[in-house]
Amino acid sequence: MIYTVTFNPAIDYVVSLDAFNPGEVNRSQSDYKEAGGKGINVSRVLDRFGVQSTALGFVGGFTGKFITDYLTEMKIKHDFVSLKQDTRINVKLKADGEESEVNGVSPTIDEEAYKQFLTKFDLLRSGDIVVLAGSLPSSLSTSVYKEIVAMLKQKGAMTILDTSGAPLEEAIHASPAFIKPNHHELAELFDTEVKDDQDVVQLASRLHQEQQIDHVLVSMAKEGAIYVGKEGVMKLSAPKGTAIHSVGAGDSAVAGFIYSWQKSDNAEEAAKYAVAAGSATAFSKTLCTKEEVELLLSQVQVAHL
Ligand SMILES: Nc1ncnc2c1ncn2[C@@H]1O[C@H](COP(=O)(O)OP(=O)(O)O)[C@@H](O)[C@H]1O
Ligand SMILES: O=P(O)(O)OC[C@H]1O[C@](O)(COP(=O)(O)O)[C@@H](O)[C@@H]1O
Repeated sequence: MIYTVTFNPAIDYVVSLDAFNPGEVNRSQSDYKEAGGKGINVSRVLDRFGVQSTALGFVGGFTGKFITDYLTEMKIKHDFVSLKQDTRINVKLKADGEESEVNGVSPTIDEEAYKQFLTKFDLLRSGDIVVLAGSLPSSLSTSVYKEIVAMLKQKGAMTILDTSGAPLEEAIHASPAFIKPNHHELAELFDTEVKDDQDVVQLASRLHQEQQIDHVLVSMAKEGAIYVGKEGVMKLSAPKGTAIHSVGAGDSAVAGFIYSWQKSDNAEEAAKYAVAAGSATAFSKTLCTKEEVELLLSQVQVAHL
């Protein structure tokens, strides 16, 4: 079974206009709303690949209901803890040829709600995959991911972590099986600059060796990704294309890795699929489909470093 965990889901409100003029009334040319947040997006992409998962986490208010209704309609299983406050709304603004984001304020998760959430793992079985993804609301300790990774590993689960900042910095010490920082998050993690592929390889190798993280996939947007892990070190080029909407590209890469890993048990195949899935999402209006990913797969070149 695959579980995805989103502590901080969101309605992604995607607004497009030719030009954004600050201080003036701007009217969108088109807009739409999607159920977002990193774990939820992983569940949505897995669903598009024909793989079932259960989305866990916290939702609240009318915005939370939008998310559960959305998933129910797509027949994606979910089992969220209900909060009193509203789930946030994240604005994704596409204007002047650029994408900007304003991510909203998170609802509070109190101790009671957190305890309730932990009971969702009572049925977890050895070999299950758990994806922990996205930011943590400020009401929670930044050590939450570290504690959950340690607890899940004891139960024999494969832990996949996609987060940034202090929660990532702490959780790497619990050795999750897979992490997918982008190159900015990697640089932030080591409080340094990442200037070239060599820097990425050096830092990712430290995560693999010193923290015993089996698979480190560093995504680099249109530059593709670098994999450092059990199956060596490789650079994967991204397919060429026009980026339309890159929100969710990272989440698609995570879903792509899991999907292919489950089938092949081969990290090179999985990393290739991850890159193709990320690019397929970047090249489309919303999250990728399996057909879109498979059309791009042969364009992902792998160079062993
Ligand atoms: N402009 C782009 N062109 C081609 N592929 C892209 C582009 N942006 C993202 N991708 C694909 O999506 C993956 C994840 O994107 P990235 O932006 O690095 O992640 P995140 O959204 O987590 O920051 C990349 O490894 C790449 O395969
Ligand atoms: O939890 P965070 O870090 O605020 O990120 C949430 C946002 O990230 C997304 O999951 C997209 O993530 P990626 O573009 O990294 O794949 C959005 O759906 C959501 O609005």
